[in-house]
Amino acid sequence: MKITQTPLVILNFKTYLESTGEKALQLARALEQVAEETGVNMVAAPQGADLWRLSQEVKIPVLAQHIDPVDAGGHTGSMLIECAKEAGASGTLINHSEQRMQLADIDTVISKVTAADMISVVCTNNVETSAAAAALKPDFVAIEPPELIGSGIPVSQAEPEIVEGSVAAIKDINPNVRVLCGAGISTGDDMKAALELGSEGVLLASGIILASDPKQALLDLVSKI
Ligand SMILES: O=C[C@H](O)COP(=O)(O)O
Repeated sequence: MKITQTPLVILNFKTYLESTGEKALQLARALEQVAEETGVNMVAAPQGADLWRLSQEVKIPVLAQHIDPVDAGGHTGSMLIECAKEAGASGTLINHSEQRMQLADIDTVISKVTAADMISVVCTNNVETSAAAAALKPDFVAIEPPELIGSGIPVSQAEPEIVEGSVAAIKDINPNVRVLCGAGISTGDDMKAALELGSEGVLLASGIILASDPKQALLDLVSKI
């Protein structure tokens, strides 16, 4: 399932208990309902063990959180791209700040994802790494200053220059790469600001996953688009 429509919301389930197992399925269903009700493209990125179940149960795209730069064979504990694809993943996050990779490995995984006709979302931490990622031709770059992740302080309002600077640097290198931003995003105002800075969507987690009513939080998130 290719992601063509923006604005886009990618919810990274991380390893919160609130987004694990049965609760991962409930969260994915909330994403699906909000996508149907609002027309905004919603994507789930659950843990590897939840990929198969979610991809079978919901119609929205499902991404892996990480794929290892390995070929089939003896790599115990790794996530193989072929396995993620067979489990129903449409693509993967790459180089999330909680799962950093070396540049050559990012390049390897993007090549594998592209060859598998899947979606690559490379996470970066500043304007310079955003530019470097764009040169590797992923589908998306998601700019996320690590110090704001999980803080409740939205990057789109606290550090707008990093988002704007990344958009400019990425488009300068490869106008086909689409830009997302994340870290601390949770409200409609945060998402509106993100889009006004030139990004085409958001990558977020705690503001939705830890909300008392995640579906209502998602509806609020997209209410000002
Ligand atoms: O992948 C998501 C980002 O790390 C943002 O996380 P957060 O929304 O909890 O700040």
